[in-house]
Amino acid sequence: MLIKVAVGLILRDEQVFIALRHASQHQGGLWEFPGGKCEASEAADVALARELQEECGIQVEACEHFDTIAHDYGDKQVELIFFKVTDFTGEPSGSEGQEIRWVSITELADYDFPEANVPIVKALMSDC
Ligand SMILES: Nc1nc2c([nH]c(=O)n2[C@@H]2O[C@H](COP(=O)(O)OP(=O)(O)OP(=O)(O)O)[C@@H](O)[C@H]2O)c(=O)[nH]1
Ligand SMILES: [Mg+2]
Repeated sequence: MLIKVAVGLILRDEQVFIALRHASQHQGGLWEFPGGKCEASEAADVALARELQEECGIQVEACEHFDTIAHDYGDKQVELIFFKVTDFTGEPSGSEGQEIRWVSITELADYDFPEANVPIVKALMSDC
């Protein structure tokens, strides 16, 4: 079964907000862009707003679709719907105790992300 996931590229001043996935999670120990699974029949942008409120405590005011990537991890098949979050209120935090960091887009290559994120990281880096 393909799991639909909404993911936010939270951008501010040439930096992007990343979080460390808990060791117990799928792809644990790797960095991620915050987000999570879409509920049944939930639109991806609605799921994005809900997940970023839950995980980072922010309210998405504006976002735009960036790219959609399907990836087969073997144990899980995911469709990641990436959005650029271009406006938000609140200060992003790790509401679920996750380690968080604002990193320069140029420094993203120094962080280990799940395999499905590789083209996204490349695209972001070539954008700037
Ligand atoms: N949030 C997020 N998930 C990602 C990224 N890249 C990636 O492959 N995934 C995969 O997307 C899937 C779902 O994401 P998630 O674990 O955040 O879902 P969730 O917040 O609903 O978590 P939960 O199952 O603990 O309730 C996971 O299998 C995860 O490995 C990413 O950059 N951000
Ligand atoms: Mg999540």
